[in-house]
Amino acid sequence: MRLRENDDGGEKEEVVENDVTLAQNQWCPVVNAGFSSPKRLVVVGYALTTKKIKSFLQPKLEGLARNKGILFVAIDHNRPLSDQGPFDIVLHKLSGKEWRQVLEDYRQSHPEVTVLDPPDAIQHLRSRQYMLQAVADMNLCDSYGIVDVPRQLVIKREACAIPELVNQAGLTLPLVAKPLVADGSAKSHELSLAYEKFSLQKLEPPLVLQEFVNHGGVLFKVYIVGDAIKVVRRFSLPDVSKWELSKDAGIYNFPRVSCAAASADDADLDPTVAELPPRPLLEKLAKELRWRLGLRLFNLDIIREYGTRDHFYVIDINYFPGYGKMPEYEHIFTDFLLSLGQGKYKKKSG
Ligand SMILES: O=P(O)(O)O[C@@H]1[C@@H](OP(=O)(O)O)[C@H](OP(=O)(O)O)[C@H](O)[C@H](OP(=O)(O)O)[C@H]1OP(=O)(O)O
Ligand SMILES: Nc1ncnc2c1ncn2[C@@H]1O[C@H](COP(=O)(O)OP(=O)(O)O)[C@@H](O)[C@H]1O
Ligand SMILES: [Mg+2]
Ligand SMILES: [Mg+2]
Repeated sequence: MRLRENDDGGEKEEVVENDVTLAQNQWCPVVNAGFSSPKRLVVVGYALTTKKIKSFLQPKLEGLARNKGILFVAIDHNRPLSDQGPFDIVLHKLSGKEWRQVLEDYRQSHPEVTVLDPPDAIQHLRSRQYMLQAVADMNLCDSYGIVDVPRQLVIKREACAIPELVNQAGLTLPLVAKPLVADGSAKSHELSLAYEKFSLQKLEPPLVLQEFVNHGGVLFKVYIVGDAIKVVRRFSLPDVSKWELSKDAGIYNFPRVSCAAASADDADLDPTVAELPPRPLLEKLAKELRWRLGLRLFNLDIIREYGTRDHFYVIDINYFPGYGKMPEYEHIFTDFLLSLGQGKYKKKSG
């Protein structure tokens, strides 16, 4: 194992190395409804951090995958990617310009391999300035509800200009300040809630100032794996009352809210707050975003504006999120990988 520095120099992440070379077109006996029939293996090369391997590649997933004829193989960063495999699918979540280039070159030279997902498409989610643009462009509004994004302002430099810029943009307090870059570092998850605009001068740009939307303290995590969608409830930041807003002049820092937040699925909640967003609305949103973002593995943080039944806001989009917390992810993910692998095989032989 060794450490690899990411784009911004500071953060380091662990890269797991393994030395596995596969024979061409491996076949394996797959146990299927009591019969043992030879099927071609779907080989998935993975390049993930140690943290991600632990949370995602759990024994249950690997076991189920093996039964379905899917083999996970760690990518060795000391050897050219083209010398490894052959892979049907490359699953990855590592940062760094160098790694992105390796993947891009590999995609060009191996169009037969599905790279989940394309580095350029992932890169788009790295900036909170552009992350929600696709949702805003969709203007989704139908009989099931409205899907919006909060109004926001990008501050690239000079924190002292913030009060004036907030005035000009006509943003309403309170505001959530989020680091502009969402690169997975601990710092990129350090957010602040400001009750008045002058306190924002203390923060360090580049950042995004986003209107805080009261939502009853519950957030919906919408996990997407190809065509599959799963929604879970999480506790979120509490609402801010007008009284609090008029009394409080401070700014509050909160590190990594959603990760630390407990599941709210079994909590005794106000039903108007807890009701999941309508399935048809989520289906439409997910389908359109898969296409607009060019991604198949992501999740959305969605909130419902307090006091409304059907006014939703997307506040965050994450590439290859913590699927280990998604119910039944083992089945959903293996079915997805299988459909990709078999689809490719069918195309070749058809
Ligand atoms: O650590 P986990 O398992 O909670 O997953 C994180 C996600 O949590 P979630 O599934 O949304 O609750 C997390 O989602 P949030 O941004 O916290 O909403 C991110 O996707 C995070 O990746 P990164 O740090 O932004 O690169 C994810 O971190 P990585 O596992 O990709 O490092
Ligand atoms: N505009 C907003 N209105 C209300 N709550 C918000 C808003 N933006 C963020 N939050 C709260 O802050 C948390 C973290 O913000 P998010 O944008 O998801 O950052 P991260 O990428 O670190 O998860 C959310 O899960 C939610 O609880
Ligand atoms: Mg989030
Ligand atoms: Mg995020």
